[in-house]
Amino acid sequence: MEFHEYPDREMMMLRLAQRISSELGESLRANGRATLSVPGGTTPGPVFDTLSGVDMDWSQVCVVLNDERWVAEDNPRSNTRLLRERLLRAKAAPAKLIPLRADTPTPEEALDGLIEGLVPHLPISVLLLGMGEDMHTASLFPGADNLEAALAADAPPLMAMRAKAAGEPRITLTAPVLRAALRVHVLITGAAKRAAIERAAKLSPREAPIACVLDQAQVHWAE
Ligand SMILES: O=C(O)[C@H](O)[C@@H](O)[C@H](O)[C@H](O)COP(=O)(O)O
Repeated sequence: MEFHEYPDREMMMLRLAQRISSELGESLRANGRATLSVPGGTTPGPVFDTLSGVDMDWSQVCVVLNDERWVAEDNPRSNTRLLRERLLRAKAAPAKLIPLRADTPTPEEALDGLIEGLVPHLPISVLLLGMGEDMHTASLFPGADNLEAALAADAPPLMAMRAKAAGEPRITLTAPVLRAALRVHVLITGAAKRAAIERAAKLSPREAPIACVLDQAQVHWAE
């Protein structure tokens, strides 16, 4: 991994948003389209705020979450809700959201339809990931029920995932889709996550799922 340390979080979020928008611009110029995948959770909001104010042809950009919690969109834990409130607004309002959620009781029932909607927009041009202190990324949690299948080279692009640490059932991009992304950034803050990612670099993806992308990742860290 390439490790970038920043003097503070504000500077990191700003620089990362600039970096992501310039990489999206490169994809738009080269292919006329771009796919951006982003995490939910508590860390990336400020990156979304800056990105949503950037001038580019957002109508040709597709946005897909790394993973979604199987809750309704009006639930505060909904990652889709976070995206709509912080990223898919202002200049970025014309971007197309590729849903990772449907109104079915379980993720399994919606999986085929969601995969069908996602596949035409792969590979991901720019992938931004978060990470938990337990070294999970997207919803690839250590010890999760489908972890091994989701790490396999022939995994479908999306899988349902259940894990104690996850709370509600999840749906997640799988390792082959993450690894096929053209550019990979990991955004983390605080001493515990720094220690965790350094530990992950020495472990297998089964023990530390973030390890599945670390060989190709730019890691962005601030205290
Ligand atoms: O829906 C999710 O939970 C995320 O996509 C997940 O993978 C997240 O990036 C990490 O859990 C870090 O979350 P925090 O930024 O809240 O620490």
